[in-house]
Amino acid sequence: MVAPVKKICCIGAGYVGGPTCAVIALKCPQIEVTIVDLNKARIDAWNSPDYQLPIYEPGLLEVVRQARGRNLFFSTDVDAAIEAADLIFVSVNTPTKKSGVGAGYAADLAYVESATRRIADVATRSKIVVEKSTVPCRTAESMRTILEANSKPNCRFDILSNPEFLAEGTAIDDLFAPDRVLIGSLQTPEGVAACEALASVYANWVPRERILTVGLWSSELSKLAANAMLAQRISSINSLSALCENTGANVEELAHAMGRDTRIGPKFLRASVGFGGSCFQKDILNLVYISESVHLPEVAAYWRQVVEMNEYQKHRFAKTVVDTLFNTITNKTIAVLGFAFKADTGDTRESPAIALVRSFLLESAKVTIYDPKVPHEQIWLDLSETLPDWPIEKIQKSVTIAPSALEAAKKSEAIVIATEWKEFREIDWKVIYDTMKKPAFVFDGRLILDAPKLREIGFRVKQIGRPEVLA
Ligand SMILES: NC(=O)C1=CN([C@@H]2O[C@H](COP(=O)(O)OP(=O)(O)OC[C@H]3O[C@@H](n4cnc5c(N)ncnc54)[C@H](O)[C@@H]3O)[C@@H](O)[C@H]2O)C=CC1
Ligand SMILES: O=C(O)[C@H]1O[C@H](OP(=O)(O)OP(=O)(O)OC[C@H]2O[C@@H](n3ccc(=O)[nH]c3=O)[C@H](O)[C@@H]2O)[C@H](O)[C@@H](O)[C@@H]1O
Repeated sequence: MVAPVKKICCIGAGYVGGPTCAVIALKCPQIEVTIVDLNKARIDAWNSPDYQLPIYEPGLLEVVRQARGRNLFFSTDVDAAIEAADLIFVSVNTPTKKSGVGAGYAADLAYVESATRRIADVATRSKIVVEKSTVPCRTAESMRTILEANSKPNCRFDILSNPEFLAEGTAIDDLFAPDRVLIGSLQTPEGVAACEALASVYANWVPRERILTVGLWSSELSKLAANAMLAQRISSINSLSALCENTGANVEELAHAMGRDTRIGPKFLRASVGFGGSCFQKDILNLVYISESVHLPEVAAYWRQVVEMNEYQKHRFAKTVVDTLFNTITNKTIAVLGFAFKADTGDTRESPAIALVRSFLLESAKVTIYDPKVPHEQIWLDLSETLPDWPIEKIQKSVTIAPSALEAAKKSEAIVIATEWKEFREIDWKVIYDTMKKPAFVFDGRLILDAPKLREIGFRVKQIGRPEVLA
């Protein structure tokens, strides 16, 4: 019999730790869940009386409203939460290394290591430690070595891998009804027992047949592999979108025709201006690094190409804008609609919009930006980071953040759809047209607009993967 988990601590109150453990608290009222973070501002936001949560995610507010203060707590007291817990999720960031060995490719495990060392220093009794962060294969071994070398007598740690597969924007739905929950453990009696303890937590709402238990290393590598496969589909369809634009084929018809083959399936075949988000690129580069580390250069090159195709797609789209606007956008105003990396999130990490705005600014254009969820400070921060040689005053001379799509579009030469926000489909495009300079161009990087209707209004429209000549 495995002792039931009564207290959970989650280290890291970010996009994964927050929603994941809030849902565990909601679904398991008998378990006390404390989510901790070193970032006080973030914890204060999670605790804010008016529920101004630090991340926007549909449905999250309702979950937090129901569970916070009942059996869900947010705190900066990391040590107290570690000490009290039976099971600890490590859900800290694992960004790509910026310097040193593996810079630009390898995952920076400094945060995972410091959280692990904290657990070893603080814990006075045995605990289950769960890797929730996405980590390179065999990270659990390093964690075990650190924990065993620093633990107190009579303290044993069982390490599990439990990667997270939620996507931003649908996180709550994904967590309520996951395709699968993956748990990796050592195949020892203790490892299997720890695995069962965690599986029992999920079994409060996830059907048992969806809880997959595998070896530790398979679990760690499966997460990187899943993201690589998903991103590879996008780069594949995006490579085909370039072919479509040059052959008269239509990428949506192509995706539809391919997707009807049940072996291929219809999902993740939406051509776009490129994939963004904090993980796809980072995790593929990590896979490339691992492949090179084990002397598999062909495997590394194969996966690197997925990222290169993504860069190509962003560059290709920006170039189309310049080419179409009579080969110069100097002093022209481009309205960029959407700045988040996808709809229904305020997250801008690796957003293709950043690369587009950067290209336009380097071409001396004026840019107006509208996004319904991204905070203005975040946009300034992202632009400063992508143009490190430009003082913020210079950026702010060329960029305006608008309060609505209509305001952004006023007196502009062109509109660029960078994020597939639903509201962009529902805009009164006739009103927008009337406020713009003529000829008025629309570049749809997300295939969300009704191009024939826009052409009827008078717009000249270009869409990713569609061959239409300009009206
Ligand atoms: N964002 C996403 O949709 C997904 C992310 N992942 C993975 O989950 C992990 C976390 O990602 P996010 O939640 O997006 O990152 P995030 O950056 O939003 O959150 C991580 C949090 O950990 C905190 N932290 C770092 N070191 C700490 C320490 N020693 N003690 C206490 N707090 C500490 C940071 O202050 C930060 O608030 C990454 O490995 C990522 O690859 C996996 C699936 C989905
Ligand atoms: O490890 C992670 O962080 C997560 O990464 C992705 O989730 P996320 O990045 O939040 O969002 P996605 O829906 O996968 O979209 C990623 C990017 O690809 C783009 N995309 C997606 C699908 C598509 O068909 N075409 C396309 O261009 C999106 O616009 C977005 O920029 C995966 O879908 C999750 O399973 C995974 O847990």
